[in-house]
Amino acid sequence: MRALLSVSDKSGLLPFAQGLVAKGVELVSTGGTARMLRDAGLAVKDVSEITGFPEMLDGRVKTLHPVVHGGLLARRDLPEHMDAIKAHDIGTIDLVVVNLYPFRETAAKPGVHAEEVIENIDIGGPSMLRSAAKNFTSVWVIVDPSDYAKVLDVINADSDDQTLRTLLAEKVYAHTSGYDAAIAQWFAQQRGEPFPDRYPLSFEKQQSLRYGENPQQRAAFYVEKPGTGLGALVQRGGKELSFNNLLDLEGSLLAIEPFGDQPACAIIKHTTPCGLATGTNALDAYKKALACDPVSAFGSVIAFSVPVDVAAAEAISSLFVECIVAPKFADEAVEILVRKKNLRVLEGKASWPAGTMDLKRVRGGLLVQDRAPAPSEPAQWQVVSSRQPTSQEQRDLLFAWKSVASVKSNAIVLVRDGATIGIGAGQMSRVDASFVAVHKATSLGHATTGSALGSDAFFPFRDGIDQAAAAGVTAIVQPGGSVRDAEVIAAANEHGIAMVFTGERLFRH
Ligand SMILES: NC(=O)c1ncn([C@@H]2O[C@H](COP(=O)(O)O)[C@@H](O)[C@H]2O)c1NC=O
Repeated sequence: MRALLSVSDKSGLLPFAQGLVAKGVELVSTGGTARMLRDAGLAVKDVSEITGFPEMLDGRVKTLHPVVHGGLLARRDLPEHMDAIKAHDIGTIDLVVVNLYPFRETAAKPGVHAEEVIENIDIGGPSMLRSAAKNFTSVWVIVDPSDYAKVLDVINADSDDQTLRTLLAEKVYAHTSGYDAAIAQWFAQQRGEPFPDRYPLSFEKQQSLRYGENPQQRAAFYVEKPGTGLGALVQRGGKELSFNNLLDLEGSLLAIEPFGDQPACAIIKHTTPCGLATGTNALDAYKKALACDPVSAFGSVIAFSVPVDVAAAEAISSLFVECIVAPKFADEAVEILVRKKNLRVLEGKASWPAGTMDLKRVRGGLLVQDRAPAPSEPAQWQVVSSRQPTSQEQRDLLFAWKSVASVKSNAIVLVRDGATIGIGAGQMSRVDASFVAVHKATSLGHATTGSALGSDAFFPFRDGIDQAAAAGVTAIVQPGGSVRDAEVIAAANEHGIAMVFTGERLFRH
């Protein structure tokens, strides 16, 4: 048996190669890999010895040779194939271990030159992988170091495992297609094209999930790059994450994102906040967020923008919560939280990798758009009412604008002192969203007089303003842009409401 080893990620290779040698397997290898094996005392043939060609062009050509590909691709069951390779003095290669130049990692290096990225496009590696995987019934092909042990076990047992061989071949084509997708993405980025003719995508499975949105739906969680985004969160307690937990975690992080390092807490149900607040610390923000709608907070997902201490953990532990996510937890806070067996505790900063687009599946297709930018700041706004907002109103308007961004459309939030007091989410009309926000606030005992209102899109009619005025709202932030803006502004002026236009819409579907 002859094995060809050519790897960039050399982890775990040595014990595997030692195992092969112990079983009498002949090793052939390329430059750096051969050096590493020789340094460890193993007998290795250079690829150039079998091809009769030196490695050349700075390693661009090492294994691209009929002796290699003939040895991999010849069908052992076809006498004509075996005769052909024999006639050309080509020996079979029965096992290939290849992992590729680190293209993604190189392309992600800050300030990297295009030349370096291009040199990390592996050519010979994918070619060998594809040849070996095509002939998988006769050739072992390993692209993932975590498969070394499984293959060595089969070889050591002098047996075969066609199921494993098939799986390894599948892994190869999934790997090389993902590798090529990353290269295509890089080229598109280089020419500043966010929407190339073919949209290259490749995701890796992070975990199987028990079920999807409903128990009758199968599901799994895939990540774009391992260890980034939600995949970067470390679970410090609680049972396995569910599909809906992951969706709600995304909603919760979206909700606190606009507040940066300011202590903020978002309580999420069905991906929309049922309470969102800033405060002096984690506990204060939590109390204010919970007060918005303590009924809906049952079974929620909670996100914090700041570390969770013992005081906050103790307060949360009296509520039934599905997940809690924060950049950090005090160890004693974790101890308190994990006493609740069902509460998943997730630690870390789960940011979106730079340049990621927003993708939404529709039947037979994919909608691709920029991710929503951070909501605008008052410097970009325009006061359109005769009355200017007071400084307190201005603070609440900013909070309202930042918080309405994460509420499902049509969305209206009522706000007071840096906290939501009423949220109207996912309504089919804006006037209904206003009605729900006021109804939620008053039915849960919040005084709406003197509150500020945020609307994710313009008011098409004055009815929403009249309704807000009746509830005692004194300041409104909304995009503006309706054909009836004049009527809407007149309504605000009639009621003495301060109104600002942001000039941008914050739909969330
Ligand atoms: N050019 C070739 O013929 C070629 N054959 C194998 N490689 C790659 O060279 C790397 C290993 O190189 P080394 O053994 O020199 O450290 C592997 O990632 C392998 O995929 C090649 N490099 C790039 O295409």
